[in-house]
Amino acid sequence: MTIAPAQPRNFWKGHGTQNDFIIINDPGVVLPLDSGTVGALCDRQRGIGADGLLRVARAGSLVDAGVLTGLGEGIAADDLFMDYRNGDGSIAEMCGNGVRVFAHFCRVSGLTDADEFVVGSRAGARRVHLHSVTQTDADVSVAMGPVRRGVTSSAMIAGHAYLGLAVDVGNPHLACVVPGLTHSELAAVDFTAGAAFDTAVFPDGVNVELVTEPLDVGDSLLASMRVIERGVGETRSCGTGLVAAGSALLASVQRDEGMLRISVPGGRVEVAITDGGRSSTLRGPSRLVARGELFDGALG
Ligand SMILES: N[C@@H](CCC[C@H](N)C(=O)O)C(=O)O
Repeated sequence: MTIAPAQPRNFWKGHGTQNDFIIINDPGVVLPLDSGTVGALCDRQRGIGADGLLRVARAGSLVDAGVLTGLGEGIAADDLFMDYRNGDGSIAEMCGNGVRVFAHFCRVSGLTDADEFVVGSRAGARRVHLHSVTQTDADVSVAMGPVRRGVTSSAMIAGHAYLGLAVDVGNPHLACVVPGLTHSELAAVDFTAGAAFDTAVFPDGVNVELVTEPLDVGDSLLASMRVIERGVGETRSCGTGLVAAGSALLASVQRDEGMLRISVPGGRVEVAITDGGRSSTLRGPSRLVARGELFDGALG
């Protein structure tokens, strides 16, 4: 790949609970984000290395460039839009950890001076609120929208079938709350071969979460989760997956709404599912760790 001088060269790197992203501000929407380029940039041997890539541009500019076919509900042309790509170069509708890192980047790089604003995504408008922010660290809440429960389905992981609930958070999930699974048993499950799932239920692929049973501590439910992401493999956290897991955890105790604190290998977040699942909030950290420059011909 050649980065021509007219194209953006600067990138930032950040993560949300160790789900890590390359961030590229591309206001003119000139960077060729074909899957080969994104895959090379996210590759941990050949490239910078990341679970995904966040292109930053105004929604209207992405429409003008033909990257988006329309603005999407609740999104204005001037809104900042998270053009999200998985590490394999595929496009996903939404990324819950990514949107916190995206908001943090927009705030510290001066693209906005607001602590509350709308971020556009392919799943729709997502309002973000930065509770605290420094150059490197932020504490961010995201209104994640409705959480839609679907059918029961199963996934095979390391030769074992796990039963779960299909949950749509703008992107597809199969959240498997596993009766009796301890935190250390969850940590020991071999995720290296990925998950096999029912393609009739998930024709566009799915993110699969394994979750321990909830522990009710009064004000919230506690649990642990691991995830195999569509388009990436195992990641150390998945924000949309945490909201999907929250819904499945509540379903496992016959509830439609509530507060949850869920641990993942990369940290812990808070999830609130409200109004019977018609709205949800994800709160967690963002950390920006580096910025750098792409060299001509360095990738590929
Ligand atoms: N890591 C993300 C989810 C990214 C998209 C996902 N892999 C998909 O293809 O749906 C998150 O934090 O939500």
